[in-house]
Amino acid sequence: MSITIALVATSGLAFLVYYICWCLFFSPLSRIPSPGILFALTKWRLAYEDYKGSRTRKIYAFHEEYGPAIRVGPNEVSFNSLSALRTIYGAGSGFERTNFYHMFSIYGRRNMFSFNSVSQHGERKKIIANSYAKSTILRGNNARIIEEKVQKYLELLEREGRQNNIFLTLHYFSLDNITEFLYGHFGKTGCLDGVEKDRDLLRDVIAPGGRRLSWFAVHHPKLTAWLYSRTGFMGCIARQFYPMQKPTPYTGIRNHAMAAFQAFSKASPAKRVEHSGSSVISKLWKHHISDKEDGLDDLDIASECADELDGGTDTTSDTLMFAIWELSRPEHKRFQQKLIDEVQSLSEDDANFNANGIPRAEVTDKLVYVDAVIKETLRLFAPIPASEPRSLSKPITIDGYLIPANTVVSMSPYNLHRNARVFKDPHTFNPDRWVDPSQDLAEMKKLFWAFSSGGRMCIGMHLAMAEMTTLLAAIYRKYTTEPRDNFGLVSPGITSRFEVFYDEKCSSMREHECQIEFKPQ
Ligand code: HEM
Repeated sequence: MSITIALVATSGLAFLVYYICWCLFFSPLSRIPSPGILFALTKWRLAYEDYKGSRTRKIYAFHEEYGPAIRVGPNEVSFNSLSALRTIYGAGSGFERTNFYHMFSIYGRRNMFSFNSVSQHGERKKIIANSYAKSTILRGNNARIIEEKVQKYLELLEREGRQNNIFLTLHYFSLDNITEFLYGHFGKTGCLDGVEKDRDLLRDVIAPGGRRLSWFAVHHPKLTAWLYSRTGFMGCIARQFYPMQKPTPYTGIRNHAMAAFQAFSKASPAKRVEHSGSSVISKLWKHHISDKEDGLDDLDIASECADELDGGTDTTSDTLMFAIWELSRPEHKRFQQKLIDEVQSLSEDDANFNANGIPRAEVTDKLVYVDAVIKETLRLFAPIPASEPRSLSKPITIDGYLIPANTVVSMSPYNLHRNARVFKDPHTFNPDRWVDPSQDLAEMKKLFWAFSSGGRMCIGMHLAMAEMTTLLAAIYRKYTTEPRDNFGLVSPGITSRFEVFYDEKCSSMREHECQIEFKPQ
């Protein structure tokens, strides 16, 4: 017995020594600078930063200290260079999303966001890409939807008060836009009209605890899924160990998405065309398994729409919130004035405004300073600022380092957007940099990565841009904005995965809140 124990202990020790030596000296990744031995030895060191919500800022600090390539796990490398960006995220690079993205699968089904493989993703993208093309967004029914929501936002300000928490009201705006865009009349929400049950959908999105759940979903996916799927007596026990009590974030939105899908699928073909002719769900439905042998089944379609609903809500509203907040701060009044001057310079004719006096989406798309404000906001406050992990099934050399097959490599907008060589005074909000001929605009654009790049670039970019340019133009034609309730000094904060992001130059932060006053001009 004691010989057996001794043998097991010796083999265990030998394996441990081998593993440590491999990680530290023999793995091809051992040549890459690592911020500490623990990062090279175990993935749990970085997971600990995730748990503390400090991953992205920590990796940024490491790149500042150790250079453009750092080993952040035994099998994981973070890059921060233009050459790496092209190799990993360039069109046709062959890199795939890692299993990290499985947490974005919905109703147990993969979707555009969570597919690993290039081919599966490509098949799905073919079906819906046209719905999100710039030309589709800026004209016809889609432009009408956006302009109508902008009008309703202005009406809400007058009806419910010009002093409000724009974190919430901008979520109403983005949710109403994306639900109608995806489902037409079958799932469109009426948050801006004051429909309480629709506003309630956002309640669990802003509930504290979501970050903890994300951490468990990424680092203990099986355990997390198992805990939440227990029922009855086991459910009572499992509840004691939930990372977050129900309803978990996006429960309301996912239930709404499923109800919208069901309403659409039960409707007659004529009603579907009448009530949601140009929507994304009707595009997907043309590929339903009842029409095509290898088509999509109900859950595939429901999952795809629900994921795009998630993707199109926080991102757009968080960006708009930071843009309005930055423009409202006393020290940024000059930027607000430049924006007002630009939108006021639009002549009041039908080419520029719709019948209700709202600037047309295709006109605001061309406003140079509005674009500069949005770019600068996305540079400092990208709503998805953290690492975007990828892997390749064969070895490759990146920035001179041999990267073995299946190594996780990643880059982040947060790091790229704070490159002091390209962005002068990188931590300062300065939209003028995007219109200043003395700046190297070409280099800035190369590093601007808020929407990612290549085959997995954000499909909703043109929709988001149209929503943001039209709303900003309409607001600043009518109002000036100022911070209230100390928001001149306090930064609003947003949640992204397991982290909170805010303006680190502010001495304090309030998550999911931004109090602004709109004053008629
Ligand atoms: C300011 C607004 C937005 C920003 C900054 C943004 C940013 C991003 C980023 C960085 C990615 C890649 C993430 C990764 O690989 O980890 C992405 C992907 C995606 N986004 Fe957006 N997004 C925005 C708005 C939207 C909207 C309005 C939609 C509506 C449908 C949307 C839907 C998606 C989808 C479906 C993907 C996956 C694309 C694919 O894998 O091919 N996004 N977005």
